Amino acid sequence: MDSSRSSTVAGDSPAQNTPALLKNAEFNDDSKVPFLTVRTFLMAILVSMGGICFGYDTGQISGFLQMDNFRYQFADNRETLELSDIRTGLIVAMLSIGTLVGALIAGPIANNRRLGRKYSICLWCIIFCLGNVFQIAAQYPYWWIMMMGRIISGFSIGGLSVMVPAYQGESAPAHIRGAIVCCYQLFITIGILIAYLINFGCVNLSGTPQWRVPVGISFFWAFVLGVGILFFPETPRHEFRHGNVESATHSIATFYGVSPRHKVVKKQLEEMQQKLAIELEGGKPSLTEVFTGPRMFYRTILGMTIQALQQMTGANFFFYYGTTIFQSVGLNNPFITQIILGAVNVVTTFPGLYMVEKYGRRMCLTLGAAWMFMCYMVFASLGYFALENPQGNDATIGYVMIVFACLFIAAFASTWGPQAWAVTSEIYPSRYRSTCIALCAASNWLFNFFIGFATPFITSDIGFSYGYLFAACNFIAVLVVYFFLPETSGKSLEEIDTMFLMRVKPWKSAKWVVPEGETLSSTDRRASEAYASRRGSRASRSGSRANSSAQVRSNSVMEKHYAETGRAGSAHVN
Ligand SMILES: OC[C@H]1O[C@](O)(CO)[C@@H](O)[C@@H]1O
Repeated sequence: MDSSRSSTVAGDSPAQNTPALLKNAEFNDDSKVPFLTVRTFLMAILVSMGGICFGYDTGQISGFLQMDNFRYQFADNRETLELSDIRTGLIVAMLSIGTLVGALIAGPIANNRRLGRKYSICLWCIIFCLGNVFQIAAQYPYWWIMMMGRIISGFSIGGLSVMVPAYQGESAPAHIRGAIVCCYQLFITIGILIAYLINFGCVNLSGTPQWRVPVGISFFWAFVLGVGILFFPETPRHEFRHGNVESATHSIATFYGVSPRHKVVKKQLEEMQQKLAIELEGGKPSLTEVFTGPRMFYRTILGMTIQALQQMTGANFFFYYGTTIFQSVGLNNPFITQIILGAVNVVTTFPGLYMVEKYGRRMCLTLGAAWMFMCYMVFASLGYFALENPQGNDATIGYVMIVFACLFIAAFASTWGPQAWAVTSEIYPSRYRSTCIALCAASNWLFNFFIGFATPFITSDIGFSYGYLFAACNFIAVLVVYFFLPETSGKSLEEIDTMFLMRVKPWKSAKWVVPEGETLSSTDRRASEAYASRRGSRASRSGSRANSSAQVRSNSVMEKHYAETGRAGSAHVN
């Protein structure tokens, strides 16, 4: 189980331990830091199971609608197996509404001292299983129980879409953080593909098992994640913020694969301490601060925009409506179509895990969006000028369009698909991280819903020229990344925060390092004093603070915090 929690700390309270923990003499191990340990690899895989829950549930439903027994149970008319549009819509789309709500409440829940990131993941897994119970129990005439089940599963998928990147982003070693968070998307794509394959296998089953088998199988993902996470520590950032310095130390050491007295552990602890000291001076965080805090408006809007654009790239257009395109070249089996698209999606996500660290987020996201822009321009033009034109050579054009659809998916899967999740887990300070990731995930879900809902209406209206809309969004995505998103690869979460506070130009950010002779505290303090004086009312307060020594101030604030959390009975590591 979680060894860090059971370790003992010499001394009475974390307040007394903090300074000692950070003394030079104690961190004398400077052996080589492993690139990736088995434990961290397992964490990446296990926590990403949240992605399987997501992908599996979204992939499942389109297959269900083709299954006779599913239609028989939930049809408006049992003779003709007809499901009305409204009933279909409610069963399919309610998952997205659930996810939106789940994502929004996940942030505040994860900030709870006891639940934290780790136990809230368990909680969301339990809710996922509950949703499955409803889905399996539903039968004629209670179609709405199926809908309820999907809403409840949706809560959980939304909650996990916040907690997975939050847990991975806060725990992973800085040099492979991007790749680890990208595993989440990899598992979403694997989940979609598994769902397609299982549906394909179950469609010919007779009787009620037809759709209950796929739902039953999904208990397994949630069970593995919910139980498996108990064997991993809480994230270092969550522990540290709640005064559990010793647990934070062990958590960093575990994920870096080094001893708790390693220099890299010290660097992380120091950075967390410097950040926390400054944060605590600001008092208790309030919800509005995700927009009003230092550089927070910029960052919150940026993260939400990145996630909205991830959907507006138009990837789901192919996943939801790919079948229709493939039919134009005679591939009429929708299950096969989905399996082809799903497989391209999975396979091409792998290079993304490598590229995100090798070339950095900015390069991948800009080139990825440019590539998708090009694919959509070709795709929409062929569809609009050739396919919708009666003289067009449908078969050849159809094949070329499929090639471009696959090239598009390859670009999405290796760049925007996974990396949108990575960057939104990195650009926020600890104080607001889970709440901001929640807003970003909610933005993803909202646009996901919007595309799923609006696409059939718009395509029937303007046909393939709809593709130009996605092309335009991809063009906007290039500009947003180039002008607004700083490079986060290789930097600690604390350095990334400082980089934002210092208003480093995004296009110059790849080379940015903390200025020589400065620490994160000193740069942050300069930045926050500048911020305060811009905001007028706080100017005099920060002005007078500026006279005293930053270090003394930081220590006393920290000790007060640890004394308080200690008194609350929580900060002791026992
Ligand atoms: O990041 C999640 C998004 O990626 C996809 O799974 C495609 O790979 C979409 O269906 C989903 O909206």
